[in-house]
Amino acid sequence: MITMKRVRKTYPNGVQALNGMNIHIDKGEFVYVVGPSGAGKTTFIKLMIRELKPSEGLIQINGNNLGDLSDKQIPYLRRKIGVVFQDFKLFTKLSVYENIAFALEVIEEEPEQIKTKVMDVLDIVGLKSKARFNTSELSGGEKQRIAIARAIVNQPAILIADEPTGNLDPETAWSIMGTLEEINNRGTTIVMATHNSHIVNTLKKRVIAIENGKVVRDELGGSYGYQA
Ligand SMILES: Nc1ncnc2c1ncn2[C@@H]1O[C@H](COP(=O)(O)OP(=O)(O)OP(=O)(O)O)[C@@H](O)[C@H]1O
Repeated sequence: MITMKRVRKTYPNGVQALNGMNIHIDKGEFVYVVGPSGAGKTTFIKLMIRELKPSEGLIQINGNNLGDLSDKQIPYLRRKIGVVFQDFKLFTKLSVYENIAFALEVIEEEPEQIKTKVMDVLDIVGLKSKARFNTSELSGGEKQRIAIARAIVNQPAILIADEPTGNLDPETAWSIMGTLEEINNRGTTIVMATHNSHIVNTLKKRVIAIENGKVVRDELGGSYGYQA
């Protein structure tokens, strides 16, 4: 499903963020990506969603080599991969409903399908009653649920989450984990970069640790392994 072979990424300023990454993640897995600040986690994520191109190496998503993708094909890749970020990245002037509908409008979904799909994902994240609210009227946890709903509305095979609980209090962070587990149980592969040692050590999953742009540990049911 996700394969990286000998991937290197050097930024224009000469920083080598990834330094020979090899990784394979299968369909349906839930994987934590951990590592010290500056280890290369966000760079790894940006390469998977083709926000960045590798300097060297092979990246395959669902058998497609990202290196062969033209810029025009990127929206099709983004249908297979949903992304959520620590800071939610919602459109603050739009309602909850409009934020999610937007992800369908850009791929020219049939208008009558949009309402059904938006309400279905709002149901999954437990926020159907807030469809007409403005995003500024939501709590942090609710904002993250809406960001997750938007990321999964195209039914992507993979959901990538970069520090999804980073801005949330512990209780809210746990409820977001419940939502992510439910999405994973429906068959979506989840890759989550995190600094949350408590979550990683309690809700055991495969743990991939990155240091200096390389995988240094890859364990099923692994622990966080760094000072919190
Ligand atoms: N746009 C950029 N230009 C130059 N260097 C960058 C850029 N983005 C990241 N870096 C550098 O690349 C390295 C990896 O950064 P990255 O953001 O991938 O780490 P990270 O593991 O996600 O860190 P954190 O846990 O602090 O978010 C760091 O040395 C960082 O300073």
